[in-house]
Amino acid sequence: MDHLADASNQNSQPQTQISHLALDIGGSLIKLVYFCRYSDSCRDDYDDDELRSQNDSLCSKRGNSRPVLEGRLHFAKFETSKINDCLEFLRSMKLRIGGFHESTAPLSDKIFIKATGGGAYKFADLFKEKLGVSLDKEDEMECLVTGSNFLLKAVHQEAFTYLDSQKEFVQIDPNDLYPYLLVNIGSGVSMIKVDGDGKFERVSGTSLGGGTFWGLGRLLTKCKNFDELLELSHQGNNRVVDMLVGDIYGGTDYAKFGLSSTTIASSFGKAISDNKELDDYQPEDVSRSLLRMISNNIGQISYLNALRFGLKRIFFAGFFIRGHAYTMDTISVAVNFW
Ligand SMILES: Nc1ncnc2c1ncn2[C@@H]1O[C@H](COP(=O)(O)OP(=O)(O)O)[C@@H](O)[C@H]1O
Ligand SMILES: CC(C)(COP(=O)(O)O)[C@@H](O)C(=O)NCCC(=O)O
Repeated sequence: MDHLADASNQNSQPQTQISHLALDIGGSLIKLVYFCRYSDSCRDDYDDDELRSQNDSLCSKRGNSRPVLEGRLHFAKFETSKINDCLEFLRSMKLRIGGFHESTAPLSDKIFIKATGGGAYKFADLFKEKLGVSLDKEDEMECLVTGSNFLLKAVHQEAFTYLDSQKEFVQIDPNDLYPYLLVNIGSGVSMIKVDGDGKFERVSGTSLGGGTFWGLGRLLTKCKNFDELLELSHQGNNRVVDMLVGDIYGGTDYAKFGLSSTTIASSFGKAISDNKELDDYQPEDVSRSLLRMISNNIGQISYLNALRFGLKRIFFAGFFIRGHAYTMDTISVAVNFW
């Protein structure tokens, strides 16, 4: 889900027949996936020749007699606070679509959309009122675990490790996948021990997650959106804001306990010792410090939970990560540090 298009910025509307639409309405973002059957316009949509040929061969090489739907999955996202843009987008898709009709239901209840996340409950009435559709709710943890198991088993090069800017794909043996810890970093963070298909338990979590980075970052830096905040963090230096072990120990390590002088002793701790106001700090330094604080905390709690249950593998997921190198590096460092 790294490359979800921001549908609110898309001028072109889907022109082909849509089937199978599903939504995940989280605390921060609405994620939307729909299947678009091939037509000429849909095929022309490909800007990636390799992807086009992979999809084409997927459809044509199946030698069995099962009907094969020829088409393509589309992904889109909206900020949850802009739910009305999402409703407008869905309206523009003309929801008279194969795949949503329940022939036994009364006319007004005929159209269903699969939906998960807290918003499937919160906005159910709004969908009914504005679009005349009912949300067919699925539990978000169940969806998450089912999706994760599927991807890890079925998709080659789905999971990877990341440390010191080195990305290495992990070969998953489907017979040696369980148990594992799934850490989903969304608005908040859920930590789930997965023991098998449909066998899982939410063992921990933290409210310091993606929503915290975005929310607190917005308050502290006045950034308008998440991408701007993330971009700022690339340019910043957290040492201006964070109190390091060396700041406390006069530039030296606290070697006896394995703490180097550059280890963060206290996130944002330097801000207490200066006679500076918020405006005196550079937003990029604040953003970097915030990203490190949250990523470190998640990495640490994840590691401790893996230890608690004797789990040898932790998979990190959720839209907070988005393939962002510094976020992944910080999480890895935190896991390895502990
Ligand atoms: N373009 C973006 N807009 C908003 N948040 C983003 C964006 N990209 C990444 N994020 C991060 O992803 C988090 C949401 O992750 P997600 O897995 O979608 O959670 P939820 O289901 O709670 O909305 C946000 O809180 C934010 O930290
Ligand atoms: C409540 C949630 C499951 C909702 O999922 P989300 O929309 O954040 O993806 C999640 O935010 C969460 O697990 N929060 C952490 C709560 C805690 O354990 O402190």
